[in-house]
Amino acid sequence: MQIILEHPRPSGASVQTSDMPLIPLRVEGLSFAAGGRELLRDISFCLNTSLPTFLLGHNGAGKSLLLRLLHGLVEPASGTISWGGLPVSRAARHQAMVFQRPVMLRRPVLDNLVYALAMRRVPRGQRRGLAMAALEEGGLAHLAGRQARVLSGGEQQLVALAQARALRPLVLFLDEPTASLDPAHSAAVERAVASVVASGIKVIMASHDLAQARRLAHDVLFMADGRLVESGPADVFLAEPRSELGRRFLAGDLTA
Ligand SMILES: Nc1ncnc2c1ncn2[C@@H]1O[C@H](COP(=O)(O)OP(=O)(O)OP(=O)(O)O)[C@@H](O)[C@H]1O
Repeated sequence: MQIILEHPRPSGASVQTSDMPLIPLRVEGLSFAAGGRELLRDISFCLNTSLPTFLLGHNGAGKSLLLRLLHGLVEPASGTISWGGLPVSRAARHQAMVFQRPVMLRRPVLDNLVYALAMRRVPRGQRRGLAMAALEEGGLAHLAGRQARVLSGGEQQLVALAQARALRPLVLFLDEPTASLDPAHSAAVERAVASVVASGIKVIMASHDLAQARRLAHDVLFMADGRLVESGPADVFLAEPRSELGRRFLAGDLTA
């Protein structure tokens, strides 16, 4: 099944698709298996805009796996991924990912960001300046000297976002970044995501939070049981899904 997502951007959006070398993202016939189970099955779609895409679906639908495949953290059993004509191996250096539970090193926050920049081979002399700028941009300068591992979950998630942003990615993958946060920290992370979006970075975010999708998503890939069930503009899916599974998901049916 080939699904093309191509629809007008919301008015006021400043992002130009043509400015984005990794767009369109074309995925064809993607499958992934582990432990003798086929966990993702024959997924095909094309994303043509640099506005935010949400992967929606229940726990275990395959959202995290798809993000990992798109970022090259795991290899598909079959199928192809093309980022504006580039293979994942070349696109990944222009991407960053924030995991559901951020991975922090046992060192101060600023040094975590410096380390991430070093891993991307940013010249040594630029690392601290870029790291500090990213913390300031995220309103987190006051955390620079704090031990990263003792921060709260919400603070760590904001630091992880700032760290990802410091890498100046063209694409940012977010894996349920607000899943275990209280409302105040969820709102802070959402503001940070909105700011990332406004800066022109393509966000691809896994979530099962419909309210969040309504606020942030431009388009939606809805998954169930390792398959892409339907896709399209977020406002259309969230108002009137085409599939029965989509309708049940929106209605809060946990078996969907
Ligand atoms: N490396 C792996 N080996 C075996 N099974 C895996 C592996 N990674 C994921 N799975 C399984 O694949 C299925 C999809 O997992 P995935 O984490 O992608 O779901 P998800 O939609 O992101 O769910 P959640 O919302 O709970 O994070 C699950 O049944 C999971 O247990």
